[in-house]
Amino acid sequence: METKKSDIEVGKRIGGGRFSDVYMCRTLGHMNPSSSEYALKITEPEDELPPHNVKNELRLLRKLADAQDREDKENDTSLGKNVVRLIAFYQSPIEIGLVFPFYKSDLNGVIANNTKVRSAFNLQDGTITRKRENNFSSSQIIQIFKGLLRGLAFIHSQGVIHRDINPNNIMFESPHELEPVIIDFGISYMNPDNNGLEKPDSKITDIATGYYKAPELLLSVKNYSNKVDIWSVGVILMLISSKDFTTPYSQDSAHSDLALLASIFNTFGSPPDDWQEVKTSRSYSAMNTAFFRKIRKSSDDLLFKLKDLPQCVQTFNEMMVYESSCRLSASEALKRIDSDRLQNQ
Ligand SMILES: Nc1ncnc2c1ncn2[C@@H]1O[C@H](COP(=O)(O)OP(=O)(O)OP(=O)(O)O)[C@@H](O)[C@H]1O
Repeated sequence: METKKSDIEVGKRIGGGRFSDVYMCRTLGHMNPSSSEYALKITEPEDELPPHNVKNELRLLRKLADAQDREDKENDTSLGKNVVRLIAFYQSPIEIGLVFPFYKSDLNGVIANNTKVRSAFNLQDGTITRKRENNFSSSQIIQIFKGLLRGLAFIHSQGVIHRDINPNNIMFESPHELEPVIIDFGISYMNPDNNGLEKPDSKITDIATGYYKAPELLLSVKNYSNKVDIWSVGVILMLISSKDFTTPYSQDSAHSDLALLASIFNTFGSPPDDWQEVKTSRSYSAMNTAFFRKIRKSSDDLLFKLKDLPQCVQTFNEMMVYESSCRLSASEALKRIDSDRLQNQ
């Protein structure tokens, strides 16, 4: 799997984050000839700040790729297909390059492709307003939801917490193909201590992106678990099941932890008095009384497009609970949905 940079023909830049650049690429030499388009993610370890760590990302991707190879050999009903597979990598004194299959769209692109825009004429002031409408069918939403749960079940079975599940890190072969693939393990955590970088009870809490952060992270719970990923998938489910591809959260919540916590309480109701994992959180005891008691919004509103699928709504309800040890795991959630034979609806 290790290769040389000279084996790779680098094309145009297609993306990147704070510490990396992603390019289209073609591979020369011995690499898999079945597909001609790949994505190459280049990171300079010297530039990175924790929790970003490309050396750790590489270690972790190699472990996942080994497990994906084993699944292939065993002809297992593959969970690994919903997780990006490392095809090759190179290391030089200044950079690490990771080669992946190329995906044409992320979840934002798929959402754009399934958005209907309606124009409404306002008789009173003569203006025209344009309204976005979610055009997904319930079975399409469930296909994406199940794919994400399968991907998480695979990642978690390997002792890995992704830590940044959000629409930018969910890719698809094309905007029309609804089998999701989870990418970007740049800030992921591998049990038991993230290769010596973070002890299990003092993990970095500045992880995940905006709306997709789990509530315990906002209260600085450092011994959190893979259930932070379950919460993120629940927020994604709210987004893709909404009337108009919005979440019930305030806009400020994307940038402010305090606003996000307020939005979470407004949406899922006030947390229970016996929320064990935040018992010792100083910020929680200081703020608890500062919030009015809130009632959990109806799941019919939160999952507008799935409201006629009670098993799915119930699964969501059991994923979105404050006490993270009580949240459903990915494999439990999958079993619940499969048992409802939703795929036939
Ligand atoms: N395999 C791929 N196929 C197509 N595009 C990709 C692929 N991998 C990454 N990208 C694009 O590059 C972007 C950045 O990739 P990635 O998230 O892995 O890097 P990052 O540095 O961790 O980014 P961030 O800091 O935003 O999390 C992705 O959001 C996506 O748009």
